[in-house]
Amino acid sequence: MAETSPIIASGLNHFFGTGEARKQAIWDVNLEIAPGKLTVLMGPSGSGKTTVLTLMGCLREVHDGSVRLLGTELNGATEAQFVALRRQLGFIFQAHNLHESLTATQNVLMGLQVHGRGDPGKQLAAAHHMLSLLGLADRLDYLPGNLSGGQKQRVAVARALVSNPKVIFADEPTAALDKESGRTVVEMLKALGIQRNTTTVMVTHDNRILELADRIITLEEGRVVKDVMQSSSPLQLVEP
Ligand SMILES: Nc1ncnc2c1ncn2[C@@H]1O[C@H](COP(=O)(O)OP(=O)(O)OP(=O)(O)O)[C@@H](O)[C@H]1O
Repeated sequence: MAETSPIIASGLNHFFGTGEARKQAIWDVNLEIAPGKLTVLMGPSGSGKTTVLTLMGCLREVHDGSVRLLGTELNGATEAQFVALRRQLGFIFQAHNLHESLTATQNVLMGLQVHGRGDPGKQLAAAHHMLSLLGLADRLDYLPGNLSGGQKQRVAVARALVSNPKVIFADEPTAALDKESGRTVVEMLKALGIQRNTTTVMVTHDNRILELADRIITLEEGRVVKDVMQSSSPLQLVEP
């Protein structure tokens, strides 16, 4: 049997504002996202990329149409269902949102502790392992203030990935990074798809990393106007 899609949006519409100010931002979006793949949402500013991402990622309520995320319908889901779902998700944003008073390791541990599971020794080992995979083995005890922009973003990525989420939602994760750091981050996401079947949906304007995407969906004025599958590019896999 074919593996179920982790995300299925059907007849998805979204409106902002009320009364005369009510404006439709998303129009009849129908998307089925494949497991273990890196899917990119592109399009001009204001085309609805972030709105679609946040609707799929339980960060915005679905009112009109359907999103099934990991088998749960989001339109009308209960708070308990959202809590259970969010435990299986990872988020990466353009602004890294690290705690400035915590070290790199402590920031990554936050990604595990919000899930409230695991023994402390194993959690510490997992945090160190994830930071090492992202090339930060010699920065474990640094405060964010002493890290470069690229290093901070990699700490944020480690924090999102350390809990081994099933789906990762990333909004412009490479926007503030130089080419090499941006590529490292996206290669890591792609490697996770191959190694752990993690599904990533990523909004980006960054043409430098598009070749790594398995699929590129283009939005314009709230509608899907282009949807292209790409054959896998060669990737230097990071050791798990
Ligand atoms: N909170 C909001 N209130 C009212 N309108 C909004 C809100 N958020 C987004 N919009 C509108 O919805 C449309 C889609 O916005 P969205 O942020 O999803 O686009 P985007 O493609 O992610 O843009 P960008 O690349 O600039 O981030 C735009 O017309 C925007 O002005």
